[in-house]
Amino acid sequence: MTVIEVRNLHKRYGERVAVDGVSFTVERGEVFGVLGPNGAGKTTTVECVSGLRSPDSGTVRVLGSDPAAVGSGLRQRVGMQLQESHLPDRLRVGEALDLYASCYPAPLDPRALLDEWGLADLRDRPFAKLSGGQKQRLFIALSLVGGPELVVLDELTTGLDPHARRDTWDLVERIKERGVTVVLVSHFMEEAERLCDRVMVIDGGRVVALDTPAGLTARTVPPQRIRFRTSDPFDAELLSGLHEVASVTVTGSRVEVTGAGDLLHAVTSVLAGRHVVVADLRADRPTLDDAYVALTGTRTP
Ligand SMILES: Nc1ncnc2c1ncn2[C@@H]1O[C@H](COP(=O)(O)OP(=O)(O)OP(=O)(O)O)[C@@H](O)[C@H]1O
Repeated sequence: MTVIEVRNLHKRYGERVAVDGVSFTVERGEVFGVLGPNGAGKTTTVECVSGLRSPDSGTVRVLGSDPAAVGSGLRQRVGMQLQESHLPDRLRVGEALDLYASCYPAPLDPRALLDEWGLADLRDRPFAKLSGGQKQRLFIALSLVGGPELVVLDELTTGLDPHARRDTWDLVERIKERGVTVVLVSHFMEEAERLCDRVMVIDGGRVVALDTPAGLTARTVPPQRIRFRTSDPFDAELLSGLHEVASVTVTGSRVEVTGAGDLLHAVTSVLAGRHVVVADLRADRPTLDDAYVALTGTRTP
């Protein structure tokens, strides 16, 4: 079942075009990544999906309704964690969950959520005294308290240290296990590669790619690359006949092989069989980060 359907979305702020004809669909249970450089239009797109902004043109349907329409009932069915979310400094963790729960007709049990998201020990701690990772944990719990079918997480792990970021990824995986559809706006390719079923890359307000992380990597970036050195002159024909190999370049003692499939195994088997002694063997497998750089010309943090 399609949870989000966006067709030809346009949004400008004065003269500035933020979103310029974006279309995509998200299916139930997916973790859908929205990636792109600063100012690409990611937040504007998810704000239109969440009903926080109205598009200038195009159609947005979320769970079959127009999120910008008054009385769509989507507020109960969509959870949001906004970029740079904040709560009053003195509001305690338990109070925040109770407060949010009171806004929904059939909320989840705040106590159960505190336990489930590892917040029970922090129940009486004021918001200002939480670490970055604890705050994000709280925001995730708050986005789930209404029992949503869809959650939108905008730059959930920006500003977290690598350890807290990985903890937060586990939380997102647990949201997915509950069958909740997730839209994840991210700057981190490693995060998208690990969590997302599909990713959409936006640049300059337009979709430049939409695929699985593996599909995007496979069709966007150069094939795998293996590099090594040999002390004896190297005969490129030793490897060029292998069906995994696309090219062999010999420059002095340096050899570079590109290709696909199980390239490393194929190459090292031939080298071992021919008793070729190599040094400094390195294999570079393309990542989503490489694909992102190829698509947008920018590097991620
Ligand atoms: N309220 C606003 N008023 C004017 N311009 C805006 C407003 N919000 C966003 N913009 C502009 O619209 C463009 C898209 O912004 P948006 O926040 O959607 O991008 P983003 O991809 O989420 O960026 P970031 O990764 O930096 O959060 C940018 O050029 C931004 O400066």
